[in-house]
Amino acid sequence: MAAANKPRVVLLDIEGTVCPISFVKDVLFPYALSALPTTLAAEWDSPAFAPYRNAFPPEHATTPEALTSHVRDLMSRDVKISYLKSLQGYLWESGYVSGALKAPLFPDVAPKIASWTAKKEGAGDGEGEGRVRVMIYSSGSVAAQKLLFRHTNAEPVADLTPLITDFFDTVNAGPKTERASYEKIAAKYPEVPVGQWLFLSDNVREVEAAKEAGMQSVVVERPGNAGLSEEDRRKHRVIKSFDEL
Ligand SMILES: CSCCC(=O)C(=O)COP(=O)(O)O
Ligand SMILES: [Mg+2]
Repeated sequence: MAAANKPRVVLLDIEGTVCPISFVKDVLFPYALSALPTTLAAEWDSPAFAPYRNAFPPEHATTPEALTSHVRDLMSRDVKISYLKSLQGYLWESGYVSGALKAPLFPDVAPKIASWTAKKEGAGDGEGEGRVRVMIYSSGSVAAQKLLFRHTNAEPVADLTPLITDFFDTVNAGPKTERASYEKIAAKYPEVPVGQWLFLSDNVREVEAAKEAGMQSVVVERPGNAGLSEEDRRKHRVIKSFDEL
């Protein structure tokens, strides 16, 4: 890759890119559903829970039963709506803190984040020289993203958050399939030309939106992801591991 196009920021999707979709569907979602009844019983009227409850449409937040039924419906359809994502992050916190939840990153992920963010040999002493900044953009809430990267299976250090410069979600950036969201993210760092951002995702529509905004973007094909068409493979670079970058 020509030096002018060398990425200075790598923007990472989470589900299907850094960890398996099955961790989200088969571990995180059931944990949230199992934690919901006790949380609602204990915290329905508490000030700490109010922002999560009040973010739901009023007709679904009349009683704990109504909210539970709406949450179950949204999660069964994997609806990525911000008020559900915020609540999920709140419900997952106890699981991560107790050790019941630990994010199973694909084996190439933590070493590559470490190497991207390390100062490169021969680089000058200027701040950030030779380093590639790593940022996250996921439909999961920023709070949920931070929990996930703080509690990973990486060794010897499980907390990767000190290596991550910024976190974006559908609240602070917008929907992941819209070009404007990537433009908004890039605009927060005007010192980095948009062409020097590299977005990695399992979702072809997200990759296309990032490319429309001027970012470089690559499809990540992990075990358990949705299949890619021949056209997807023709239009986009597809990698199976960050080691290919
Ligand atoms: C970081 S929270 C867990 C993942 C999640 O809820 C989600 O919706 C992930 O979607 P992504 O945009 O990372 O594919
Ligand atoms: Mg994804």
